[in-house]
Amino acid sequence: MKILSARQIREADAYTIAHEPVDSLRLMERAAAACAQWLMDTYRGTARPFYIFCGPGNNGGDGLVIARLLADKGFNVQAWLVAKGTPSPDNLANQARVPFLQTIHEPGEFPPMETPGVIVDALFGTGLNRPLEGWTAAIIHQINGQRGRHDIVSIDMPSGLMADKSTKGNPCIHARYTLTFEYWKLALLLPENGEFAGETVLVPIGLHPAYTAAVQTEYHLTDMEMIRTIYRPRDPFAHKGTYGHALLVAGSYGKMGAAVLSAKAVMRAGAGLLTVHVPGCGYEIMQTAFPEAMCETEEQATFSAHFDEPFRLRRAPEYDVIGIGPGTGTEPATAKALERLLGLWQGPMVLDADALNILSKWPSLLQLLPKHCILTPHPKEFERLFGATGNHFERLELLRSKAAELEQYILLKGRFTAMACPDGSVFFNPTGNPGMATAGSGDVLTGILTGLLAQGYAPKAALILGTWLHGKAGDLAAAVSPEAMIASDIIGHLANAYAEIQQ
Ligand SMILES: NC(=O)C1=CN([C@@H]2O[C@H](COP(=O)(O)OP(=O)(O)OC[C@H]3O[C@@H](n4cnc5c(N)ncnc54)[C@H](OP(=O)(O)O)[C@@H]3O)[C@@H](O)[C@H]2O)[C@@H](O)CC1
Ligand SMILES: Nc1ncnc2c1ncn2[C@@H]1O[C@H](COP(=O)(O)OP(=O)(O)O)[C@@H](O)[C@H]1O
Ligand SMILES: [K+]
Repeated sequence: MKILSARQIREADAYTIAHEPVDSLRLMERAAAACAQWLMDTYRGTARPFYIFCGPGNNGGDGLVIARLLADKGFNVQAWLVAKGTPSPDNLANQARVPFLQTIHEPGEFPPMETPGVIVDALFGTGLNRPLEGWTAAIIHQINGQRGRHDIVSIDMPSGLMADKSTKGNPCIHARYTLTFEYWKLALLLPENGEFAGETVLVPIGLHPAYTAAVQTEYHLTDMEMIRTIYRPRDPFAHKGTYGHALLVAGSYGKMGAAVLSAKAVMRAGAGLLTVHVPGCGYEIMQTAFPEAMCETEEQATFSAHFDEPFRLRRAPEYDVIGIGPGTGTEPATAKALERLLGLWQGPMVLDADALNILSKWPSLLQLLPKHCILTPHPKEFERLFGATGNHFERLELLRSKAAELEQYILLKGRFTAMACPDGSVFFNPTGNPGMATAGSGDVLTGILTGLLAQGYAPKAALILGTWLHGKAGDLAAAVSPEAMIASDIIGHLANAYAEIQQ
């Protein structure tokens, strides 16, 4: 699914009006009707009143139509025009159709709203072109002050948030839900900005499909159509060699759990064979915890500088992919071992956790990586690798430019994990939940990605499918309780995540 900029959304709007054809008032009616329906479905039976705040533009126009439609259905509705600026023509036309509309001329006129209800924020949408300040900012703060008592539902965007620019530190509505029209906006996907949206609900309003099909964008959100295109069912005549042999380099004294979690995920993702390379202290742990994996070992508790010997890489290029990093530690000997490995291996690779921390400590190693590896930093690891940025839009730009410059796939973990490709495109992953903010979740992701590469998926396909599967399995695991779920539960639900693709 494409993610459009505010300018492209205006173009989609204009294209729809010209080519459907439909007049702008009718398009507003359609968008507002979809929101009114969602509000009725969500709050029906609660007897909560609706308090609707409308701005001067078309976002305010949507609010006016929502007010009229809810009142027509017998709901208890109050609506205010927050009167600043010249109203848009469609806004003006709809003001006339809301006889109960009141006007707020100054912050002192902010209404009491005593009965707990639903505040609908239709102040500003994608037309916001500068930070809110003064009088308008005061209204935003007053509405946010009501968060405990009322649910706040923003229309299209939380007012104050710009679709494709950072609004860090600016006044902004903090919504419980945001009903956004037709497309995801970049700001809704970046933590620093998106947190103001609460839960985002995508509301289709029937913008013209020909515009969407033709428009060029670097940003995409993974959807089921994409996943089904990538996914390859197993061949009935397959044998275990068909699905590749993965090598996982993981674990150290006290961190063998990371190795076990990753190893299980490699196999659950579908790899044919797995060899895990662990330090001597981890041999029995790995063989006992996960008999499906073969195990190679060294004597030392951490990886030695001679680790090409037990790898037997020079003798037999038998592996299809190497996953490295979970729990390995960052000792100089381990770094040296990674350096030697990079001298021997130029195939598919996933680098995570301590492998990334080694690259941060010895940045010259970055240049030795084979092209088109997958690097999977969490935000702190990303900052250690590439430096700090002023806001999350800048961080996204840095992510994109590093993926292009280094010719690597870089996956920045988070609520909407961002996957930057060497060609400049970025894919955001929608699956996953806060239950996955638990130790070991990332190790599982490393295993899944390694397992998919082993089966012959190209790095971009493995990235998109693997991250989606990881989040989907996490969602299934969190269904009972996000608090009680642990990383092993993600592995336990991978089968069900795969099953969702096949439905
Ligand atoms: N996508 C679609 O197809 C459809 C979109 N629709 C809806 O249209 C919305 C976009 O509408 P829009 O373009 O009229 O802009 P909107 O967000 O109402 O704001 C513009 C007003 O705010 C003002 N203003 C701006 N910044 C300001 C500031 N900092 N402080 C104070 N004022 C500020 C600006 O005034 P000015 O800049 O001229 O001073 C102008 O008056 C979109 O989000 C969706 O809800 C649907 O109706 C139909 C289908
Ligand atoms: N709130 C959240 N929503 C969605 N996914 C999340 C959330 N919190 C964590 N995750 C996912 O869980 C994983 C955590 O990885 P990481 O921080 O490396 O964990 P660890 O180092 O403990 O293995 C990432 O894939 C991340 O995207
Ligand atoms: K809004």
